[in-house]
Amino acid sequence: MGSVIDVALPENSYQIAIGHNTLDELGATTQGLSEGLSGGQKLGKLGKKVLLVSNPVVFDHYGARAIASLESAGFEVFRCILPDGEEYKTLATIQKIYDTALENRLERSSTMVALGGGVIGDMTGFAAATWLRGINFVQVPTTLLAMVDASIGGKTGVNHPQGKNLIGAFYQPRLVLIDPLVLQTLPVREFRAGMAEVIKYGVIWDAELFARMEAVERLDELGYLGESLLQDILVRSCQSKADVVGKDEKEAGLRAILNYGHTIGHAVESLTGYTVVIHGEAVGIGMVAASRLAVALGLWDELCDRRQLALIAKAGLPTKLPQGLEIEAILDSLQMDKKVKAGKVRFVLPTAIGAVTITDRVSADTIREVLSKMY
Ligand SMILES: NC(=O)c1ccc[n+]([C@@H]2O[C@H](COP(=O)([O-])OP(=O)(O)OC[C@H]3O[C@@H](n4cnc5c(N)ncnc54)[C@H](O)[C@@H]3O)[C@@H](O)[C@H]2O)c1
Ligand SMILES: O=C(O)C(=O)C[C@@H](O)[C@H](O)[C@H](O)COP(=O)(O)O
Ligand SMILES: [Zn+2]
Repeated sequence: MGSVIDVALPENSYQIAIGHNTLDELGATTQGLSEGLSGGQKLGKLGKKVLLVSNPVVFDHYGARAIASLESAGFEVFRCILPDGEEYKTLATIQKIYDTALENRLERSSTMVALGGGVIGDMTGFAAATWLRGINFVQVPTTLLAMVDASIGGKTGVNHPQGKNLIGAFYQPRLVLIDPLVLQTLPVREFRAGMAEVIKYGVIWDAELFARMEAVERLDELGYLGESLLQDILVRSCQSKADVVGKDEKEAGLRAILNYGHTIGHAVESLTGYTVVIHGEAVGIGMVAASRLAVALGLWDELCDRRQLALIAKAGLPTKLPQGLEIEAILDSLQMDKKVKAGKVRFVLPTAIGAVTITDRVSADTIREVLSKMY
């Protein structure tokens, strides 16, 4: 398995390299950024210092290999191990990265490497964007969700207690290095969460990927996928994200489609304290809600709604709202969504498998009606 996908941007283009054991090539590939062209620009020589940011779980599995690879390519490696969990995706945790950067005198030419899932990637990216006003940044995603989505496209940042990802910056990595073999240690719940974002691409952009997933019997464990479907899922999802981000890097318009399922999803995630429902699960629930809103508005039909629901359920994801979560609280929380424009909540709603539209014409009563049937 080996593929390279270009993320072509006006400035700061980069590549996503997917392949077995690429983790052991982290040092050489990062070093290669100094020598070769990156996005049509010569980066100049990368400094020797690398700050590897991870969490205890991922570091125990893969930290030694990442460090060995970086050191054998001549880098001097420092580490910053952050606590594990979405509840630590905060400014207070970012401070620990800054402290380690200061302690080890990271310079403008230094590099931060994120080794972990989307939580580590989003925080490391934000620290890299802001330390000395921006240093080099490499993504080594270790969850399915981070491989297909979070590591690509440059959305970095942290949560505010009142809302998801409210603090952040667009800051692109120089490289995304994906080693699918690390998925073998990923807990099954996290694998399923990643499948939610994969299904998202099928609905918003890639009808062929949707059909490919419909055609298999099981999608709820890595072991059922097989080499060829996993390869398709990784490559097609990364390509979809690269296509969309390449057309609209900073979400002036089109990129908002990547937020499909996230409007209700983010509300569910933040109202349950970022721990009860994990991001991918919340996106799955949010896609079910968005689909029902689309049916209510006559944008797509019941059959499409059932096909999407079947795929989400086949991936072992929840399709109902958590008991006890109040609809009025969800409605309030929607006001925090970053897509709100002139006070109006905008939804990404499906119109066909592979196509969506963005609309602010969803009334609070329609939302109430749809959500009331999701317990
Ligand atoms: N920037 C973006 O474009 C973007 C896109 C999607 C999601 N996100 C963000 O990503 C976050 C969710 O990321 P996530 O789903 O990767 O969760 P996560 O980063 O919390 O990782 C999930 C869990 O898996 C563990 N883990 C990671 N890799 C492992 C491995 N290979 N083996 C064993 N355990 C492993 C982690 O320690 C953690 O406990 C959310 O904060 C979400 O907002 C960002
Ligand atoms: O990359 C994007 O753009 C996305 O919307 C991808 C989402 O999967 C991701 O969860 C993102 O962080 C949500 O963005 P936000 O701007 O709503 O915080
Ligand atoms: Zn997401």
